[in-house]
Amino acid sequence: MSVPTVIIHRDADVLAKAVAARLITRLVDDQAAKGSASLVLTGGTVGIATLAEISASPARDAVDWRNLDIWWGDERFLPSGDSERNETGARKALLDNVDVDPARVHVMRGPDSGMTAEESAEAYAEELRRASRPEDHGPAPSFDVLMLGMGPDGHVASLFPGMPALYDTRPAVAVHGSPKPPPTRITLSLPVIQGAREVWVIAAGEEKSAAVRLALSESGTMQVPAAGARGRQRTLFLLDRAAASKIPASLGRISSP
Ligand SMILES: O=C1O[C@H](COP(=O)(O)O)[C@@H](O)[C@H](O)[C@H]1O
Repeated sequence: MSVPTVIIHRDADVLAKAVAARLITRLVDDQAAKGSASLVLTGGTVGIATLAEISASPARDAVDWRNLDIWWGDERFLPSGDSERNETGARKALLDNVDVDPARVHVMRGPDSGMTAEESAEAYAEELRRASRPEDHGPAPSFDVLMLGMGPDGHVASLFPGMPALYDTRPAVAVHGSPKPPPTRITLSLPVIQGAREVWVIAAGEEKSAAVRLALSESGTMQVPAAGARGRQRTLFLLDRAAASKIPASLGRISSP
C-alpha cells in the first residue's frame, strides 16, 4: 500500500476545482495509455462539488466519457431518483451532462429494485467480480481512481467506525444502523478500496481536521476507517486548509496559496 501524499488548497471551492482538473488529466492519461479508464465516485459535499466543477470545465471534453467505467464507493439504500442518493447527486452534477455509456455506469441498486440491501450488495459484488480481470488479482477491478469523501468521524464510503462491514472481505456489503442517515447503505469493502491503483481522500472544513490527523496517523481502521484508505500505487489526501489544520508539519504537506 502507498504512503499518502497530502496536498492542501486554500478553501473548499479551490479544492473542488483543483480535484476536478486533476481528475480530468488523470482520466485523459489513462485513456491515452489503455483506451479506457475506471473511476469510483463518492457522495458528500466536496465529492459532488468536484463533479459539478468537471461539468463546468471546458476541458471535460478531453475525456472520452463513453470509454469510462463509473462505479460508486457507497450508496444510500434509497429508491432511484431520491435526492439523498449519491447516484442522484452525481447524475445531476455531471453524468447527465456528458456522453457516458449507460452500460458502463455501475449503480448500486435501491429498494425499488425489489432487492433487500443484502441482495443489492451481493448483486454489486457479482458485477465487480465479472468486471475483474486476471491482472487485478482480486474479486474487483483495480480502479484507476477511487475517490472518497470523509466524515468528521473518519468514515469513508459507508464504512463507519466500529461497524462489522469493516471486517468484511466480500467486494460489496450491506450496512445497517449507519450513524449518519439514512441507516441502510451499500458500501465497497476495505480490500476493494485498497485494491485501487489510486485512492484520493477529499475533505474540506474544520470539522474534518481531527479525523484527517488520525487518518494520516497509525490509527486502526476499526477506530478510523479513513486510516485504511490507501491505494496500491498512490494515495492522495486532497484537503482544504481548514481540514488540514491539525496535521503535523512532519507529514510533508504540499500547499498551494
Ligand atoms: O454519507 C456520506 O458521507 C461521506 C462524506 O460526506 P460529506 O458531506 O461530509 O463530505 C461521503 O463520502 C459518502 O460517500 C456518503 O455516502
